[in-house]
Amino acid sequence: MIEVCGLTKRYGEVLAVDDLTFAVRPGEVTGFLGPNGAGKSTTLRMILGLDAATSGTATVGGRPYSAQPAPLKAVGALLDAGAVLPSRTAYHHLLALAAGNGISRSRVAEVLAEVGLESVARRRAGTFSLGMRQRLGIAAALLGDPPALVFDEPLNGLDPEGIVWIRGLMRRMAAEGRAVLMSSHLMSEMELTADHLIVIGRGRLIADTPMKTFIDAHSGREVLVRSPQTESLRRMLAPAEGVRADGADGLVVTGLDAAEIGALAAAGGVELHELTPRQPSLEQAFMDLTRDALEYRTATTEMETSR
Ligand SMILES: Nc1ncnc2c1ncn2[C@@H]1O[C@H](COP(=O)(O)OP(=O)(O)OP(=O)(O)O)[C@@H](O)[C@H]1O
Repeated sequence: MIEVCGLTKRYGEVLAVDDLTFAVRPGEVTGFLGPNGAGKSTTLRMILGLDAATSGTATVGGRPYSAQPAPLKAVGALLDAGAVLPSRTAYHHLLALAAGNGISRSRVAEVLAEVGLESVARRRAGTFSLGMRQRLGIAAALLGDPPALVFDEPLNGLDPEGIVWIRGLMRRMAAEGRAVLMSSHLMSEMELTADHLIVIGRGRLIADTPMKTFIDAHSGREVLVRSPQTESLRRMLAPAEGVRADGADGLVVTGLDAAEIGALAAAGGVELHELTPRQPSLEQAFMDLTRDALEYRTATTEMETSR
């Protein structure tokens, strides 16, 4: 179990992490979400003893990272896939880590096979693609067979096959009873991978809930309706909470379900070509919840979120 209690980090004027408390339970993948600059990496760095907290605590299995006798056996982490000596081979990189943590040589071969790098194990890491370095970082995280895993943006640089592989790996690690904490900006992938979500904004906790509860609570139900008579249809949809255009012949409706829209259209004699309830997505729920917490907003996201 990873536990964060009252964790705070100040960099001069910037309060990067602000009194954060949450737990990452074993047997689940917990997604760690927040807009750019929300404090995710800083939190993960404090859990891994790479940054000192201004106040509060972060522990894994009840101990702070600095008090772990064999850190790689307590928690595996992928923070920065570039953090490998370019002149070292993948095999020697892992062997050096294993030696420092009392981990056997045979385990190095096992994790190389696990991440699919066996055939390039004797190549220098400096020649690796970003995706291969990402896999090497994951091999290092798994080396100590730890009960807790922390991944910061593990999908960076991975091709579609690699992304599906990570999803399977995370799910399997959780099914084996490990506590898995993972940050990613890829919402569609997070939705498929995580059971539970911790969402932060401007360093503060804004949600700590199961995935399904989060999506249900924070995204409005929408129905897409297409008709060659959108203007007449729009008039009939006066009882809806919201109606916005979607292309030339479409309207996206909130506050009415598909049956209600169908009945209104039928009563008004309007022809429909499509009537589709839209599945609420994590992406939409996340955008709705964090709109106020965005530290940096581009003109584009401003336009998109206000549509
Ligand atoms: N070493 C540092 N010195 C000063 N400020 C820092 C330092 N590291 C992070 N910060 C600031 O702390 C805040 C949180 O940054 P952090 O990298 O933790 O966010 P994040 O949620 O990981 O963002 P992203 O999604 O962009 O990676 C930001 O305002 C950042 O500028």
